Amino acid sequence: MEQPPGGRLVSSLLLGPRGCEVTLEREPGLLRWRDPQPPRRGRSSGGENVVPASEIIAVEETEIDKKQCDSGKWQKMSKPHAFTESRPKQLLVYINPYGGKRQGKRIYEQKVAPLFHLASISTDVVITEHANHAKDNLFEVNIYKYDGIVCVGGDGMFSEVMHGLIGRIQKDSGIDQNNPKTPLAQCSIRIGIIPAGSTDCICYATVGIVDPETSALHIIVGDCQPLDVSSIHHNNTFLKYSVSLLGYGFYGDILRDSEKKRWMGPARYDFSGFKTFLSHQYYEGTVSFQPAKGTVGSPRDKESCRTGCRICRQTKQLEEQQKNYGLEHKEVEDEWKVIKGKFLAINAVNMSCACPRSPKGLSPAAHLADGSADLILVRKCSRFNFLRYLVRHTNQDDQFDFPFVDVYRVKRFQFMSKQLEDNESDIKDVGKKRFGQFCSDHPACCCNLANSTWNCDGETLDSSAVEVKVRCQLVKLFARGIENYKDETAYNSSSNELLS
Ligand SMILES: Nc1ncnc2c1ncn2[C@@H]1O[C@H](COP(=O)(O)OP(=O)(O)OP(=O)(O)O)[C@@H](O)[C@H]1O
Ligand SMILES: CCCCCCCCCCCCC/C=C/[C@@H](O)[C@H](CO)NC(C)=O
Ligand SMILES: [Ca+2]
Repeated sequence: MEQPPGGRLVSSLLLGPRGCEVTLEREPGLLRWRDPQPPRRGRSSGGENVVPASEIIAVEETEIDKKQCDSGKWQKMSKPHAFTESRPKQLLVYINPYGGKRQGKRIYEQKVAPLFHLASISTDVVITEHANHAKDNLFEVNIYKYDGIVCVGGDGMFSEVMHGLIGRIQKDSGIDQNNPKTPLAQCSIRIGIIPAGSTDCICYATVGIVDPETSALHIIVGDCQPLDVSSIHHNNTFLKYSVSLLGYGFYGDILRDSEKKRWMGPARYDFSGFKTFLSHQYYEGTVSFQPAKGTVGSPRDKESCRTGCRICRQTKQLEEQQKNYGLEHKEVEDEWKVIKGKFLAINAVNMSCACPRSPKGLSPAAHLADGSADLILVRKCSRFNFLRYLVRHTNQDDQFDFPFVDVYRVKRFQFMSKQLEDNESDIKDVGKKRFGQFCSDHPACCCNLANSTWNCDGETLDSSAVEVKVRCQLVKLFARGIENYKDETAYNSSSNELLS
């Protein structure tokens, strides 16, 4: 390449039989070329292609290059993957062969491994043999020799890997996860998700598409997206972590029913969803929460969390300022709001929970990394109204614009079912203890109000009474959040079109 003044390298690029001029600008590091024969229709970029150098996967020398290299004009790159410092070189990969449509192994071998090879990334691959294999393994291996952990599977598989990684880091840092007030050590080793599950909500909500190659490219270029994690406790005992949906009532019941139908694959959620909708079961209990004061946004905002999100950045800055002034424990004294009621669903989401079934998600304005969760309370209403609410998960209408739906942005919350409250406060009432809690609307009808189950990122929780605390940016993903369309057209490339 020749180097004219102004930090621009100019050369010729062969695209099949045709040649064109290609330039590499040092600042801001852009590779540009014009199609020798631009398509007549399509995007109005005038045939110009622009790719940030940070998104080039690999450079390979051709025979023509070799001659120039020998003549001393070219310097061979010693590390062909070394475009930016943040790119991973060594990854630990866990594949769930039974997730989703049981395609995890094929997806990895055919779509992902060739890209990792092209980018000179070396991998250690573990095909899991049972549930919790990946989680347990993360407590045994030397995780510190890897630049990232990749999971091939669905939300449940991601959850397993995340539990392994967070648990291992806390263990190595001597931190007890049981106390919800204890600060946790952040995980600097990034997690990559290759989607091969049934819902793949975490991948969709952090990348904007469920596509294994796009996710592989985000890993290769070393993208980094911090993610809030909720820790869930009961009586000062740690239960689980959650990053997407922590749902009681409707989503808990769907999960409980669908777990028995795993053989149906992803269709189990539709079947159990329909059955749960018809059952129209509501649950009584008390929700208490501390509203998120330090965050800049609100769940009713029209703006969604996107790549480089301003709200996530500002909230993190605010948190760091508070730490510097020694105010990080102030929230312990913040007021609690208490709501008693009959609920069809109690959903706490750390992110929008957008997925192919619900492209806006359960809370369209929730943020990936703002240190807060959106707590959605759907009170007892008619079946017809609940259906209207569910349908709004799939269209552009505001799903919070119903008198029976309330949404709050929170940092901490607690839930206790009425059954448990009564058992705790009324242990002398022998009749209740012996026969269980009856429906309070119809004391004589014997419709037993059993507890629901919590759906924690697609896994069930053992306790219905929970205490939840959001941990701001506890983990990091190989992702960049959902990109705005206008940013994509500026480069005339989506992640899918990264160059090789
Ligand atoms: N080899 C295995 N055999 C059985 N279960 C496994 C194995 N490996 C992982 N698992 C478990 O399978 C569960 C579900 O996997 P996964 O999330 O990949 O698929 P899914 O449930 O179909 O998708 P989604 O979570 O997106 O709805 C995980 O919780 C994981 O613990
Ligand atoms: C009559 C139309 C009704 C359509 C209702 C569509 C609503 C779909 C919303 C799905 C949200 C999923 C949130 C994510 C949950 C995951 O954590 C979990 C594990 O993968 N998946 C499920 C289904 O529980
Ligand atoms: Ca959040």
